Amino acid sequence: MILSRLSIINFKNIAQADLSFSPNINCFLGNNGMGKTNLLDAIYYLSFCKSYSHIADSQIIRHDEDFFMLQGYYDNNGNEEEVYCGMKKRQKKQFKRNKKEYGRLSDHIGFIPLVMVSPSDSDLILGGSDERRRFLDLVISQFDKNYLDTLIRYNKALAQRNALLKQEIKDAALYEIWEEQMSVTGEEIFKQRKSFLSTFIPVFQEFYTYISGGNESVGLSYRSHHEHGELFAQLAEVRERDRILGYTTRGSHKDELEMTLGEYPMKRIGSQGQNKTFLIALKLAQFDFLNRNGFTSPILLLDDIFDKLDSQRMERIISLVSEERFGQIFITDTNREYLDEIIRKTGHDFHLYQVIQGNIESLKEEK
Ligand SMILES: Nc1ncnc2c1ncn2[C@@H]1O[C@H](COP(=O)(O)OP(=O)(O)OP(=O)(O)O)[C@@H](O)[C@H]1O
Repeated sequence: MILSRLSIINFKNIAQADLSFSPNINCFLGNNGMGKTNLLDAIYYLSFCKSYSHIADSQIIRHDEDFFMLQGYYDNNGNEEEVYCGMKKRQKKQFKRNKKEYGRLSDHIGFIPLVMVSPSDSDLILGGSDERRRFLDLVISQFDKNYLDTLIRYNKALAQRNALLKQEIKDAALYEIWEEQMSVTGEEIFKQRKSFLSTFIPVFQEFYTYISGGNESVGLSYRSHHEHGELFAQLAEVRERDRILGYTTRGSHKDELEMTLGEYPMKRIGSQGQNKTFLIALKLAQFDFLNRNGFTSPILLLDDIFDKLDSQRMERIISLVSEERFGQIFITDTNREYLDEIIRKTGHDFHLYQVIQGNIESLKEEK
């Protein structure tokens, strides 16, 4: 999938922009706080119907304005696709594909596959287990629509069970209705996460080894209560304790993805550069997975990824992502000379833009 053109009005600090892009590498350069990440976020928004920064839609509208609008034109193997999103203050947003409004936004997710690597992703390694589950869910739901539905059903049943626990209800039959649903949907989620990780982990390790120059060994392992038998029986067993705690302590919502460097937890011993390499390898493996399972190559957004990386790792990443299989790429950076130099070495076409106070100006295309 190639984003050929993008129009933006009042999206964060970008008042207005009409841009056309290279099908290969697009670089956005500018000082801190100029709007480079905001531009990538606009591209992200058209894929996921929400901002990467997890902020409310109302905060996206440019200060002192009443609406925002995004319009992207994509080349989908020769067919043009138009994706539109508009929202007025205090009104519901409109999301359309080829001028037809979506009934459910979840129907759009996966249509424009996209992978973003951003500094805020460090939470994936350093944050709580919910961050890692969110990552798994995002990747799997991009290629499997049923997964998202199963997850929604699981979360509804979990919310119902938690409501019973909070009200200190004792009637076992009432719990069993939701526990049965959690068990069935949870088992499905477990199988999907496990199957996804069995193909994902070796690819992730291969990318890490390549970027780090082969000197470090990293691991990922999946832990779930589902490994210990049927969730239905486990939930009955812990019901009394959960009632005292007021929440559900067993199930897919407690799954963990353990990350290691050598024999130790990554989050405790990884240096900033190693954490960044780990993150980039995870995201490139995500890209590879979507590429193998989807119909069209995902768009890759690399936001400020070179900070804290030595020049060897930086060059290996650029040479990796400029391979044919990585399709269209959007990169932001603050240092023009350095990035320019490395990209030029790859011999691929690239397009440069300068971002100043929310204004995006195209510099000349280069080869
Ligand atoms: N709704 C909004 N209206 C106007 N400006 C906004 C809005 N939301 C964010 N901004 C502004 O956007 C700017 C941040 O832009 P962005 O994060 O894209 O910077 P950047 O170029 O990626 O910088 P860095 O190199 O530091 O990462 C800030 O100045 C912030 O005040």
